[in-house]
Amino acid sequence: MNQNAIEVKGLVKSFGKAAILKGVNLTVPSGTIFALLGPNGAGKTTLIHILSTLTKLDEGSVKVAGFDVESEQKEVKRSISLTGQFAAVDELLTGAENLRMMCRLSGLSTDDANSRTRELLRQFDLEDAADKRAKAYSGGMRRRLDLAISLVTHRPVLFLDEPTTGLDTISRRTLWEMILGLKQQGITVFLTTQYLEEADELADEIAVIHGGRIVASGTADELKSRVGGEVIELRNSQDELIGTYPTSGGLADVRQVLNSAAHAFHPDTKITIRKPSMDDVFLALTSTATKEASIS
Ligand SMILES: Nc1ncnc2c1ncn2[C@@H]1O[C@H](COP(=O)(O)OP(=O)(O)OP(=O)(O)O)[C@@H](O)[C@H]1O
Repeated sequence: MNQNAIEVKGLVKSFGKAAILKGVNLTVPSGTIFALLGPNGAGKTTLIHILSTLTKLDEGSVKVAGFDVESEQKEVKRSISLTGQFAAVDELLTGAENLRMMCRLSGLSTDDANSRTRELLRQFDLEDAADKRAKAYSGGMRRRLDLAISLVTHRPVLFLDEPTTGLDTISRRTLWEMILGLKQQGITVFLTTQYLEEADELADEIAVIHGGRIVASGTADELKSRVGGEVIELRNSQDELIGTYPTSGGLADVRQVLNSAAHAFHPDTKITIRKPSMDDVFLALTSTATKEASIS
């Protein structure tokens, strides 16, 4: 494969009069994990659909695995796996039948299909539910089955649209390990998420999408350094949040923040110090983007 698994240049997409993507540029080197972070409605799914040839672009150019998504659709489709918010699961089949069917459709022999099915059921903690129809699965189980199905074949580029939404902590961690394992095999993973923690754990590079544009990109550490190392939260006696202050986490900085805030709050005010959340990063990045846009 090319050095870059994904190249997006000047991507523009509207639905009717609503401009969803307003000139997106990004590059994902082969064999890396890339996370696209953004709130609901930011255009993450639209971008994944364009990258996987499900939705047509209006302007710009997009290459996946070295192939153009417009003129080389078939080649792109053969190079990618996709799992998303729509499930590839057949509800009338059991979990095991779903997996076996996908294994057979992707060309595995009966024996190989059976052993891959067993392996995936084990990896996604679905062994006990293997013979239950998928329609009886909980949301989390369906999600795991959907993800297992997308991993039946090993394609060079894997798209995961909010892969851990609906998963419990253990399944989420299991999935993260699997995704990191796929990277070890040289697979490029492009995932969307609303969770900084997920991007932090997995991604070599993160891009934040807001208002149809990539407003920041970099490693998790680079993004977090924009909001400081720790966030101080102040709460009143009813445990209501009354103030949030980004700090470096260093003693001098924390002391300065507390000294400057002390006079404004009741002596019973409670203090918590925590790591920046996606909300903090996102708020800092989007307010910077808005300020930059109004200056230029
Ligand atoms: N086929 C469509 N026709 C019209 N509008 C659409 C279509 N698909 C998406 N949109 C709109 O485009 C915007 C971006 O949606 P998209 O699903 O890409 O966002 P998202 O970042 O993936 O959000 P979420 O995290 O909620 O899935 C939304 O306002 C949505 O209503």
